Amino acid sequence: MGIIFDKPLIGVVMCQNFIGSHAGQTVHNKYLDAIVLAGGVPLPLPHQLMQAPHLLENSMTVLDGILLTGSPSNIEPWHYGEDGREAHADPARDRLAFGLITHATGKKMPMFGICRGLQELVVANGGALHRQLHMTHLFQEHREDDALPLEKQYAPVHDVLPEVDGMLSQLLGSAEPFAVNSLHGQGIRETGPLLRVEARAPDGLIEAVSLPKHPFSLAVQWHPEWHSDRDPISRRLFTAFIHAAVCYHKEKQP
Ligand SMILES: N[C@@H](CCC(=O)NCCCC(=O)O)C(=O)O
Repeated sequence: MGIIFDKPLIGVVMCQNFIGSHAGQTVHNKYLDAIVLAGGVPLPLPHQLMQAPHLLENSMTVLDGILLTGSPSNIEPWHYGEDGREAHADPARDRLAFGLITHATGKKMPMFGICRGLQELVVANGGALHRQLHMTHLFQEHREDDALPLEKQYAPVHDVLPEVDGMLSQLLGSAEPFAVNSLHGQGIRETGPLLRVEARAPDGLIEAVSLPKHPFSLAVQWHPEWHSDRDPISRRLFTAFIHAAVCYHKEKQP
């Protein structure tokens, strides 16, 4: 197959949405811009890839990495053994995200999860979520105030404390705490048997995990794509992700 990009091709999960009265799928520019800035080529992936056998598997042969984006929708709770429904669900996104995680894990394809993407990686690996963090009375407020302007919604509001000798602290060259934004109502309750905790908030909530024995499979609860051009830590996360995708691309070539 001819090389159509001299840069790694990164599959980006989209969200079910309405565009006017029409059902559609969307992804924020901030995710696409962060991939381009770090040297990758973003390819938004439609939920329809799950509608035919092997469509996803065949499509992944041209990808070099997967970005699991954030979303205001919540994973359907039956995926982690709970009853009930979510008022804002996106079942087709769930199906695609879990399909991508399964294939990328088997292929050791780089994955980077953000917010809902962290929750998807955890649930895909047998973990579970707190469905309403604020109702547990165990944690500080992690939701944004959506009445505020975006600059304030995505402003840093708490520190995260990287685990010493973890993948994140090694990637950053430091285990010193750093400030992050926070725009989520759900959170990690259990990581499942395989994932490694990479960082926690001061209240103990897990804020980052990684999949061991995988070249790059990192997921964070905050939003490093927000102003990734001006935040050094965000730049380093995306640069490491794209570097891992370049290595994957080279290794998969015949
Ligand atoms: N719905 C989940 C995940 C929250 C999340 O991803 N928020 C970001 C949405 C907008 C964006 O992509 O920037 C939860 O509430 O925990």
